[in-house]
Amino acid sequence: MSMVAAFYSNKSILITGATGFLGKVLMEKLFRTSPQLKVIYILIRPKAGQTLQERVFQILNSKLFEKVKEICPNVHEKIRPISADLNQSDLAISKEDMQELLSGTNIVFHCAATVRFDAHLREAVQLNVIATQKLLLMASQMSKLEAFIHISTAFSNCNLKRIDEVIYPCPVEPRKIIDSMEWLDDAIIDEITPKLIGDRPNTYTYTKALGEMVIHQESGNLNVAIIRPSIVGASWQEPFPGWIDNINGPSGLIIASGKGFLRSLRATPMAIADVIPVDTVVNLTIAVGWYTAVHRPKSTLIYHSTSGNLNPCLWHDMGLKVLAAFEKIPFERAFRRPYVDFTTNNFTTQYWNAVSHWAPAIIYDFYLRLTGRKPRMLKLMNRLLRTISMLEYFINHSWEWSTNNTEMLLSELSPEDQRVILLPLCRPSHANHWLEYIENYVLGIKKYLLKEDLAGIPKAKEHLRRLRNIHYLFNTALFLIVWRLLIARSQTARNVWFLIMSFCYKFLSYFRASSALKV
Ligand SMILES: CCCCCCCCCCCCCCCCCCCC(=O)SCCNC(=O)CCNC(=O)[C@H](O)C(C)(C)COP(=O)(O)OP(=O)(O)OC[C@H]1O[C@@H](n2cnc3c(N)ncnc32)[C@H](O)[C@@H]1OP(=O)(O)O
Ligand SMILES: NC(=O)C1=CN([C@@H]2O[C@H](COP(=O)(O)OP(=O)(O)OC[C@H]3O[C@@H](n4cnc5c(N)ncnc54)[C@H](OP(=O)(O)O)[C@@H]3O)[C@@H](O)[C@H]2O)C=CC1
Repeated sequence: MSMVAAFYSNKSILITGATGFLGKVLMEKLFRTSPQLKVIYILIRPKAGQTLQERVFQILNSKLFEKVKEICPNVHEKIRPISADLNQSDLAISKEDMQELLSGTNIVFHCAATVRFDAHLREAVQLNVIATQKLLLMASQMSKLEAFIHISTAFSNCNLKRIDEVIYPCPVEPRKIIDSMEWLDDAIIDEITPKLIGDRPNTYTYTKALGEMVIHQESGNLNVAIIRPSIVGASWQEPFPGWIDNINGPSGLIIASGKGFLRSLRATPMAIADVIPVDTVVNLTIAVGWYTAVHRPKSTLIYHSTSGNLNPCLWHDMGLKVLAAFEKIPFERAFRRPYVDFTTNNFTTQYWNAVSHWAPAIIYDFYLRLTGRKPRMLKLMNRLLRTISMLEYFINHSWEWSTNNTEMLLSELSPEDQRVILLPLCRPSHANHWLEYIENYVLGIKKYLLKEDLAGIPKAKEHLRRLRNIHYLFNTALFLIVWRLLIARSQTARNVWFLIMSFCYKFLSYFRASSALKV
């Protein structure tokens, strides 16, 4: 057994955000590689009419946990759901549960956060800052705690171009922000939000930076580490390639382009697409938990989990690879053929929005009305454009992240650990890794998110061929109509038309004459 995997045997682990994208993959990998671990406590809230047990049952019965259930058949006994709401000032944990957590927990992985870019500042501060502060306080009372691992984001300091594995100070102290949230009303918070977030694009990145600062200032003697992943995408290898279950980050836009809704995107083609597979992030997280507990570094170490410095892939290349993947793995019932123009300025963006997004939506809605159905495409397009406007910042900037601590950690691992734990971290040093990754990503979206049957691929390809023919027909018809109108109204257009026709006639006559001579 690998040294890192062995470390987690008999440990009691607390995970927040275990129902989220990253948390689920973390829990799966821990169970799969360290089936001897004692228990995983998960802080979880009842949601959408489901009890805690129902939520856990749903996770364990998902495709993600299939391998785990073979390796660790009693996995359900090792998960201990704890009712909690990190939005409540006391985290809403019962006294008995709190007692159990304080006396039993060895390692904390704090993954919970609001990742919404449009979250109100109060909500984002509550979850990304105050809850972190509360968890630190709780952790300081845990008698057996060995390490507290906080998941932040590589974009917490996205206002900088080069980002090192250090904590950068915030202009306004987190404690002042936390205090002010108690007495300021929503309208005033709305007014000061742009000033507070400054040159960051949203409340998410701002509050994640505040969260790091809180860790820095309030972790006391705790053994703490921070992990900063960049754009987390589908899994590379584990538990199987292409696993994905939410539309955050690139996934939603890949769906929108594969379904033919997204046809142009304001993006900087030469900017780096710093996507990192979820299993790579999770493997680093597990290794950091081990290193922090065993080596007890003197200061809080920050680890960047990014890809751009190891094997950069540009948005332009990523776009081409996504399009190439759609050729092999098309999505069903596409609205238009997948194709995306990268635009670089306001004018072309507006132009392509009008031509490629609004016009087809209006025409389609008109067709729906004519056939007695409810129009819906324009509404959908507008929501998509709003989403794009939220994500645009990240496709139009490049960052340089240093990865010294991550490299150091790699070198500390035994060869066995590098193989077992850090397998997907082995650098995608070859561009083909991206192609393979993107193909699996698109396949994963099709299978796990869209729940489309792979047997339907030939039919989906046939549908795309039909769309291509409709596209050609439509363009030809449009050209002929415009041309006909021009000829009717303009002498110059008529002259050009006759010139072209006489050239064609001469060419055909010459062709016929020369073929007759050959005979
Ligand atoms: C040539 C081919 C090119 C192919 C494309 C290439 C890929 C380019 C991808 C570029 C992506 C860049 C992504 C950058 C991400 C930076 C990550 C920073 C890392 C982190 O630390 S945070 C984790 C990431 N967090 C997020 O991604 C959250 C973003 N989402 C939001 O904040 C909200 O969802 C949003 C966008 C404000 C919308 O909110 P709202 O309208 O209130 O409602 P919903 O959330 O319920 O969603 C409404 C509607 O939008 C659809 N949706 C949501 N998210 C996405 C998405 N990422 N992409 C596409 N569509 C999305 C959702 O399905 C809903 O649609 P309906 O039709 O059901 O209404
Ligand atoms: N995904 C990405 O691209 C990136 C993510 N990160 C970071 O990784 C971490 C995990 O992100 P990810 O898994 O993608 O996010 P998700 O949105 O998928 O998961 C968020 C988790 O937090 C939980 N949560 C939210 N609010 C509460 C609450 N009030 N009480 C209890 N739990 C709550 C959610 O629970 P519930 O199911 O009940 O909603 C869910 O389990 C975050 O810290 C994020 O900042 C960093 C970089 C990139």
